Amino acid sequence: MEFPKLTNDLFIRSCKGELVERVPVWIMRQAGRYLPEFKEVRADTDFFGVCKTPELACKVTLQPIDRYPGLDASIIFSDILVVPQAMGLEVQMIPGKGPHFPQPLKTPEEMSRLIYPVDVHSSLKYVFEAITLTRHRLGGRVPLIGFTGAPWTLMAYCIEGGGISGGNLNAAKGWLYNHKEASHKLLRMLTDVCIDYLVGQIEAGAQAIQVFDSWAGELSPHLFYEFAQPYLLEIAEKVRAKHPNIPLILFAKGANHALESLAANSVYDVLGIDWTIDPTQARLITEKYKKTLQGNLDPAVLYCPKEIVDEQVEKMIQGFGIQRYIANLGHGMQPQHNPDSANNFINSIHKFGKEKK
Ligand SMILES: Cc1c2[nH]c(c1CCC(=O)O)Cc1[nH]c(c(CCC(=O)O)c1C)Cc1[nH]c(c(CCC(=O)O)c1C)Cc1[nH]c(c(C)c1CCC(=O)O)C2
Repeated sequence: MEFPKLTNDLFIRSCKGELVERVPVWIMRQAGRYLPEFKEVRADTDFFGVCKTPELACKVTLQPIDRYPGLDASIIFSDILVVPQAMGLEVQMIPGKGPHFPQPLKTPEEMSRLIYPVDVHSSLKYVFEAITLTRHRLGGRVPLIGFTGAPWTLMAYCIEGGGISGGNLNAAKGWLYNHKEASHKLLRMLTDVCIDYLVGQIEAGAQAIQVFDSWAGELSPHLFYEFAQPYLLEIAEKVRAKHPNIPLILFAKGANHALESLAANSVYDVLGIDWTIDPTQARLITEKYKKTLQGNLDPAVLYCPKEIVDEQVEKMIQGFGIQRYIANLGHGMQPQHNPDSANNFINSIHKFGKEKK
């Protein structure tokens, strides 16, 4: 496919560990309800309606890029839960509450309800079309990131059926303890779909990939090493084998205990971290593996005045350094954030993220 030439490749270079003149920056959930222009689109169309209409998904992907010229990457507007949908589970997005599965998987026997294998080119075609369209409309301004949820995080939703934030994942973890074999079977299915889905996104035009393991931190190290890490490694290896040049990012939120193991054993180019680990310590742990790190400002800082944002960003960058570092929050923008706060963050990164002469 022919796309406009990329004019800002700072993010891609940093992913690959190449020398940069400035720290690249993007923000998880940079398109979302903190933006009035996003709410305007959502006023007419429900959440998955936006995801499933390439024209609208493209439009909201570009909103933060148009509003904040300082951003160095875009991320396709979608949701990790389109994968369980493609596997036949109904998922609703309830305003003010989040995702809801009317019929989650209650027992291993219910896995027979799942569609598998999945032909991603038919059931997730709308994502691929949104990516191709967005690549054109970006006009090469910044690269476009594609993404998937990680197998464990998707499994957690399929079983819990939503309401995870503030919950305890007892049902999903119950499978890991009581139904080991069925758990591996479900994770196997999800992994296979994730791999085809990511390869499809790259072939549609995604220039980098991020895997979100948002609930990795709920697992004990023992469970993480048995049920999460092997599948995370496999995804990266298989996607890499097909597309050796596409940077791969893993954000295993809360799994700081696994940072060294992920750095030592995985082919991800970039490891994302949340704010519960100190940048200096994360560097120390991963230094010899030559990984790029991404993160990790506490989103709560964005509720503070810009002087405080400057102070916290400066400290963060001192910890990470300029090279092999991609600035981001330690999680996503929140609906209550002021749009100016994203601007403050981006400006601070530009201000403190340059190599001192
Ligand atoms: C766990 C998870 C989900 N979805 C996603 C994750 C992993 C990242 C993370 O840990 O936050 C991934 C995701 N979801 C969304 C994006 C868009 C791209 C971007 O970062 O700009 C991405 C990358 C849009 C969204 N996904 C969702 C919204 C808000 C829904 C709306 O518009 O009504 C957006 C903009 C809904 C969603 N989707 C999900 C939840 C828990 C919620 C509700 C949370 C909330 O209400 O803020 C599942």
